[in-house]
Amino acid sequence: MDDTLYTVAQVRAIEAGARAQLAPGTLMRRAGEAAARYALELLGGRRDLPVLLLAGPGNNGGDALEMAAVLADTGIDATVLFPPGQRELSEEAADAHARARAGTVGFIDMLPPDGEWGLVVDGLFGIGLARALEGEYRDLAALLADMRCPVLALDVPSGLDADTGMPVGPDGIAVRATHTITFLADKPGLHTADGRDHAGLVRVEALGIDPATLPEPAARLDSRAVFARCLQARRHGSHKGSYGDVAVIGGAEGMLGAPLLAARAALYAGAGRVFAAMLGPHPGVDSVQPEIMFRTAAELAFGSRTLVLGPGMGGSAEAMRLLAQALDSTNALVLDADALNLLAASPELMARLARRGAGAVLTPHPLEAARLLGVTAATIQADRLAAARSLAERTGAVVVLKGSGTLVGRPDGTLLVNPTGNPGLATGGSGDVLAGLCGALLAQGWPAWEAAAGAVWIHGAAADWLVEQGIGPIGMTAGELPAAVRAVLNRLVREAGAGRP
Ligand SMILES: NC(=O)C1=CN([C@@H]2O[C@H](COP(=O)(O)OP(=O)(O)OC[C@H]3O[C@@H](n4cnc5c(N)ncnc54)[C@H](OP(=O)(O)O)[C@@H]3O)[C@@H](O)[C@H]2O)[C@H](O)CC1
Ligand SMILES: [K+]
Repeated sequence: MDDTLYTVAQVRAIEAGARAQLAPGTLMRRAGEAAARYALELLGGRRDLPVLLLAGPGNNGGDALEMAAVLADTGIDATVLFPPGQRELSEEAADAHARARAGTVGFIDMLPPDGEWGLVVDGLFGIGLARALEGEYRDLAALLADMRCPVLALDVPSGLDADTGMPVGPDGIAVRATHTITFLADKPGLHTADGRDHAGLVRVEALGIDPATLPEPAARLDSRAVFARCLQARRHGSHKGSYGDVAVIGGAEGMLGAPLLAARAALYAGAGRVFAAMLGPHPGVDSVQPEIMFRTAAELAFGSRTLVLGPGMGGSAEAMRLLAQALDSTNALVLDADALNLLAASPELMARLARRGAGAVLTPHPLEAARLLGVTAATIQADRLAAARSLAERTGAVVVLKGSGTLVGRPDGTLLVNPTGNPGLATGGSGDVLAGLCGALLAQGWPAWEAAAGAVWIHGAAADWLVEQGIGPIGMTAGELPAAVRAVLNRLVREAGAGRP
């Protein structure tokens, strides 16, 4: 499965290289034919359903015109809405326009109010979008949101920034498509920030370009391939020590829930022993999960344990001391929540983190990332890939930038975009579960990169598994995730058939 993601600039270069090898208009014809094939799939092979295609002023519009001509040739009632006053079309788009006009394609210049369509195609703008949608284009984009039929976006949902996954602003809007067929290569903006909500199901159509000729991608989609080598079946000849210890450090006064969720997640994700090292008063036992061993944070010996710092840790002097002690250790670390806020407040601790070298994974949400980088959360969200890269480089750690289309970045600039998960994860405590899960994988010997990529992928897949069981996304609770994580992790190991005992 091709997991590569390319920026708009890279796609432009790929396109230029391809066009130089091909007769004019070849790529557009291939795009129109591929999109028409996909449309027929979405129509369930039916040819009696009318298709509406919105064509914009550029080559994205050209793709739509090409597609309309191909659909009409198969007997489909294709109607193109071609807003009047379009600027001069490119040569290839003009050719596509002529082909559409020569066939049975209908042309309208405004949307009939009560049109019933089998499919609507968004061919307004692609990677040439230069500013926020305005006027009639904005109105059309808004209208598509109310369509009861599938909406197929060509290349990029119009209005969306293909690099960042945010609507091109200020105050921009973007088409909400149910499906997107993206050309030449996949793009990060279709999978992160608001991208998933606008692109729907993404299909990549390479237009005949040889993947071997493509440059190094800007990012890749996270997948089990990234961490497959770590999926090891358990040997009979093993004991709890074989699977490492996790110590969750947190739980200041009145904040016990977060460390408990993290500790339970570590247990269900296979850590051999799990300790909950609390800063505040604690019950001494988790009656739901008596396997978790409670300690006061002060008495915890780090040993060689994987340390998960932050869940409910608060910002006390003791919390700061424990963080400093952990940074000075060579233990594998997961820093989450309050540990990240303490880090953001101390350049000295940031410097110790950058120096330490041993495996560390940071799991900020956008606001925590903003504090660490000294910017606003809006700045982070405006270009999540840049933020994840910058934070990984600055801290020398593996960084998980949470949110829709969670990113995993490492100091050398390598980036992953996670495709699993759903809005059920937008619930209190799901971040604590992710931190504990990541700690468990580190404790079982997964290197920081694979542990972060695996934790993020499994965390999302666990939420998807719960939805498949009819749980959520509305009302999904963080407490339901650990058992789902366990189910997904064991399925992955079985399917990998790795390292049979
Ligand atoms: N060329 C190929 O080999 C292939 C192209 N493909 C398709 O082409 C688009 C990219 O085409 P391009 O023309 O570069 O860009 P767009 O079609 O996205 O639109 C650009 C035109 O729209 C104008 N524009 C930009 N933003 C706005 C806006 N907010 N409101 C109004 N008009 C806007 C822009 O002109 P300006 O000078 O006004 O900026 C352009 O006229 C690509 O996405 C593919 O769909 C296929 O990949 C096949 C190969
Ligand atoms: K489009």
